Amino acid sequence: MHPRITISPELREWILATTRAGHGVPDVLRLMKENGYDPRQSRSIVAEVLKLPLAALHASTGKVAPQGLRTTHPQAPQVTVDGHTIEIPISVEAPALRVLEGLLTAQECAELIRLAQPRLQRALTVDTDGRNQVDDRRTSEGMFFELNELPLIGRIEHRLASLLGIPANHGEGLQILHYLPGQAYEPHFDWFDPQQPGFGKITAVGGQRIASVVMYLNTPEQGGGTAFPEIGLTVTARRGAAVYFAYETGDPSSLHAGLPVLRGEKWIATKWLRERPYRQPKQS
Ligand SMILES: O=C(O)CCC(=O)C(=O)O
Ligand SMILES: [Fe+2]
Repeated sequence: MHPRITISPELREWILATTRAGHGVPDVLRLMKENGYDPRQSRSIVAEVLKLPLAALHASTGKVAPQGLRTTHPQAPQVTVDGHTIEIPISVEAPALRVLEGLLTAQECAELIRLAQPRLQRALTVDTDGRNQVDDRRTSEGMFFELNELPLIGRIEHRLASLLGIPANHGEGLQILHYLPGQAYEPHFDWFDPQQPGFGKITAVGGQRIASVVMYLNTPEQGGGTAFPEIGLTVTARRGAAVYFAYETGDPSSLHAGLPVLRGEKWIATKWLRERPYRQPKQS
């Protein structure tokens, strides 16, 4: 499948002209970075324009494949774990992605929201100016549970571990996010870019992220799906369902976004998985 990336005619022409003039891919990527492009997106763009396999670009940029465990992608039509049956109505191969229906019960969703709510509100008071900036929003309306913090959290983590064939201690603490109308999560990758200066520090414990599970704790009245723009897929946010996707060596097709909530609100729980056991650093 060809990724659908929007590339302006000017950028396309510049990439072609630059390579025609004898510059290699690393030069093009460096120049794009200097001009403010996200290196991960630049690789997708250059691969698309030059009709190169992305793997070739990863090799040419010296990207090192993360070492460690990989998740097992659950297989359709359904998987039963811990006596709990999860339906898989949609599977995608690139990126490796599954829609998981009935991952959480309605009761578990309600309980997660109830437990998270007081901790979120404390954070929300900081954000009194009502600005809808993505970065602000992400910290002001989010909270983390510690790994296995409560029996409910431990049970969900065990279910995910069994479903994906990876020990629960490879997971970061469950993150809860709350979106209000108009709020969204801009397109991003969950994996860490090895070319970022902070990469070594972020991955010192647990290594690279290899997969994510975004669990919907309610059904927004309108909007709020999770979009995968490179493959033209939007997963509907529905209570108890989830989207699992894996990106292993940094798959650019895993680009995704939380679409704006148009009516109602949206609650999600996100689990990020690491290639090695992860211990959440104490938050000061
Ligand atoms: O809100 C969504 O649908 C996506 C959330 C997400 O991408 C994340 O938590 O990493
Ligand atoms: Fe994400």
